[in-house]
Amino acid sequence: PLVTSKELFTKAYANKYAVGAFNVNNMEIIQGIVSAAKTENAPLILQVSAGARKYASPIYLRKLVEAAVEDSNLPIVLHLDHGESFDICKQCIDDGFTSVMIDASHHSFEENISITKKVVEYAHSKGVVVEAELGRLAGVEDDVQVSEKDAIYTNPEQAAEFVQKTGVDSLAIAIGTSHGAYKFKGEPNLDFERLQEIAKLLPNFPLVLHGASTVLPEFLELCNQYGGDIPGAQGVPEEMIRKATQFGVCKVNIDTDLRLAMTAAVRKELFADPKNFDPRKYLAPARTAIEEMVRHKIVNVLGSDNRI
Ligand SMILES: O=C(COP(=O)(O)O)N(O)CCCCOP(=O)(O)O
Ligand SMILES: [Ca+2]
Ligand code: NA
Ligand SMILES: [Zn+2]
Repeated sequence: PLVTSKELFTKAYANKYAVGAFNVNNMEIIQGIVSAAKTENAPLILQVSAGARKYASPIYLRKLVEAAVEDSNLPIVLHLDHGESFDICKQCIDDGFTSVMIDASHHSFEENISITKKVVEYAHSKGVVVEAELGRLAGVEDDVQVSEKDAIYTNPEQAAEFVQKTGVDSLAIAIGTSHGAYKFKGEPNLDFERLQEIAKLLPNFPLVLHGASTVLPEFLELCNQYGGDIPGAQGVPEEMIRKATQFGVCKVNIDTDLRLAMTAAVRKELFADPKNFDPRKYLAPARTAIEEMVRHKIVNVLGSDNRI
């Protein structure tokens, strides 16, 4: 069934695992993710960004997720990723989303509180949960000065005040991750002291990690082997994601690793059979690559297998 993340996070927190939040943009991506979760008996968050709404149109995404729920019988959360305004959050809530993110982290602390509070009031009146963000995801050099870190990473005391004042259900934090395939210039590192401080001030409160893709080498190499040009890409090592799930992180956002898996499979297939022009011949392997990658994440990184 379509569910909110409330119970999923309560269970995840208590058992120190995280629920995968995978971005969806088309049928094959959804099918790959859902078949992986079905095989591993894992709860699932399917999340839709503004870009996905533009690409596929809201109704197609909604109906595809409805099909996934009906076909798989899994507990699935339909979540708006990086909602940019109260209006888009309201629109999605009215369209049947069970969870929304309001990302007002680029506003002032006070402004972020007031916008988030407004979304929480409306969402809770409809039985929908809310994720907000405090701090800024940024492409981080490993030599970021402490002062700069404090300027963009989540401040633990502010996080506690933010949650108390907004009533938000989960909080996306900034501890060194960033979106995309180029997350670190030097050695990858996350501010685990900061994470532990936040978790200490917000006991039993679900934290969310954005920018959590690893940029798996196997897919990066395949992409570059078959015509791709993605040099120097680097993500978060999987053991760091596993470690984060031990300190209150209950939701892990993954999009880039899906993109790389799909692109690698399509590139390889197009190279392998120059005579083929049936899209099913390169989209089916792409779907399988996604399925296998998501199974790996569920079992080896998130620990959300057999948690239904
Ligand atoms: O935290 C993440 C994903 O992090 P990742 O890049 O490490 O996978 N996300 O929230 C996914 C963001 C996707 C937005 O992209 P479009 O607007 O182009 O759809
Ligand atoms: Ca933000
Ligand atoms: Na989100
Ligand atoms: Zn994000």
